[in-house]
Amino acid sequence: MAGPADNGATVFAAAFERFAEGGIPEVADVPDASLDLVERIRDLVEATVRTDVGPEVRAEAAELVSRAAELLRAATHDQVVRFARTSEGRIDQLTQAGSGLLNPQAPRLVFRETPEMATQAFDDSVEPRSVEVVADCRLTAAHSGPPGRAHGGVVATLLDHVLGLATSAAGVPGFTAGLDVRYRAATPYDVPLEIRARWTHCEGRKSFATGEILADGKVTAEATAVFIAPPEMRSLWSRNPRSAAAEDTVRA
Ligand SMILES: CCCCCCCC(=O)SCCNC(=O)CCNC(=O)[C@H](O)C(C)(C)COP(=O)(O)OP(=O)(O)OC[C@H]1O[C@@H](n2cnc3c(N)ncnc32)[C@H](O)[C@@H]1OP(=O)(O)O
Repeated sequence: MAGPADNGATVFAAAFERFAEGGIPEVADVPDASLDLVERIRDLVEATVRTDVGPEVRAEAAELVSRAAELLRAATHDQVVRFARTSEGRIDQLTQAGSGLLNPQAPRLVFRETPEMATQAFDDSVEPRSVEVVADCRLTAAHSGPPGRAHGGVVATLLDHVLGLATSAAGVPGFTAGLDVRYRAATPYDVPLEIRARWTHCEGRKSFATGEILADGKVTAEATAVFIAPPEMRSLWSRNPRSAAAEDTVRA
């Protein structure tokens, strides 16, 4: 299993190998039952936050939830990393906390147009391309901070994720090294939010992006971020997804 020390490089290397061999399943093949489970757990979390039932009903619900956890633990993965291919050929990590389809803790973040994974990643002879990435999200009471507004950390998560995807779409992805969020107004929950981001430029290994969250057409938060890929990730990324086999898989 990959430890923190290897920067996830082992996991990515294995994923890229499987990607090139066409061995990564499609997002569309994720069973409905898996998606349904995630939605129900999200509903459960929201119901838990909103509930006003007494201790006896809570105790009964706790029993049921324990039983559900027991059922799910009957078979587990060694690594909580599940890669899948989107219809646009991008690799998605389904259990990540930013938008992971199989992670009920992730906000319901839906990309309007999921950008392709840039196959020219880290090819110094190819200019990164700035793509506007747009996502929709509706936070719930489970994401609240002060009364009536979303928690600042959740707002930062949305921005981190969408800005990160914008650098991937540009072909210069990395890990978040810095995220500067300006909270301009309350970000509400239970209403549609729009999150927009775009890669702006690179300085050496550093890849910069900006983005904002809008509610009812007004900016509630904006961010700038710097993403950095460690050298071993850069060489992995540029070697594997650009291989002819991987490009064929992307276009299939
Ligand atoms: C597709 C889905 C999108 C997902 C988006 C979500 C992304 C995430 O959540 S990533 C997870 C959270 N982030 C992390 O775990 C990152 C933890 N940090 C690290 O792994 C490392 O510090 C890492 C990889 C960022 C940089 O390490 P390393 O490669 O050793 O960089 P290092 O040699 O220290 O610095 C490289 C350059 O960047 C600069 N730099 C480093 N940190 C920063 C920073 N925070 N801000 C600005 N510049 C920085 C350095 O000054 C140096 O600049 P120069 O080359 O001009 O001297």
